[in-house]
Amino acid sequence: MTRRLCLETWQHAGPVVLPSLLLCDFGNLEREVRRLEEAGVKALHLDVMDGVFVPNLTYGMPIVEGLRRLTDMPLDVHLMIQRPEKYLRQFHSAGADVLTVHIEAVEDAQAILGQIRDLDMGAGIAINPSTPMTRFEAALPYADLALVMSVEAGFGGQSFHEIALERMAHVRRVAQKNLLIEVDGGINTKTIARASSAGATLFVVGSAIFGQSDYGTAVSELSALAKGV
Ligand SMILES: O=C(CO)[C@H](O)[C@H](O)COP(=O)(O)O
Repeated sequence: MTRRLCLETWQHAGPVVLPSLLLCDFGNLEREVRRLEEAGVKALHLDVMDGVFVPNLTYGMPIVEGLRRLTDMPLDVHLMIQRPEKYLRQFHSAGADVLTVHIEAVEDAQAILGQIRDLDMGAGIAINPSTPMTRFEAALPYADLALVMSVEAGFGGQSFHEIALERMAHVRRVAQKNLLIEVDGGINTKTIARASSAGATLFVVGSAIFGQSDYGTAVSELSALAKGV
């Protein structure tokens, strides 16, 4: 999907629930993708961790590439790695539609976001709850998506940090109108409505989907709460 098409779809789609595959069954990846499609999911969130930027290690391009062959859904790739600028082209070739880098991991955010856009991917910038907002805010004009982390990046199953709510509301006030706001960490039936009211339209969800036996019910409930239904 082209960058423009992917971003325009999300800008007009209303709330989008993106399952974080961090907590899926990697022994049955194709089955997991089919279950998510049947559950009405429209995009996937992929957590790439290097064991250096975060104290956890997951997967890289081969899994992104494998997922690209399994589905046409947009792949929203969240790089929790040092020196992400070294790998942008490879993630593009693997099939990423949106690539998000952490403000804590980059020196020149404007340049990297520009390189991601030049590769025809949506460009995202992420921030951890403990990081001051100054550099993140300065990078927003060059981004398509602001990923406000509501847990410190690294592990699924953590509790939602309330600071994300005021941060998203602030981003909504100061940033360009078409900037997408995504929230990630501790999103579940208790937190998603407040995250939506604060300005998020993209909701990354791990345990509140993969911890449930019926993905369809989990996704419908979360989507309804995000819509304020
Ligand atoms: O990026 C992440 C952690 O770094 C995960 O996407 C996130 O934590 C999702 O899991 P959960 O919904 O269980 O919090």
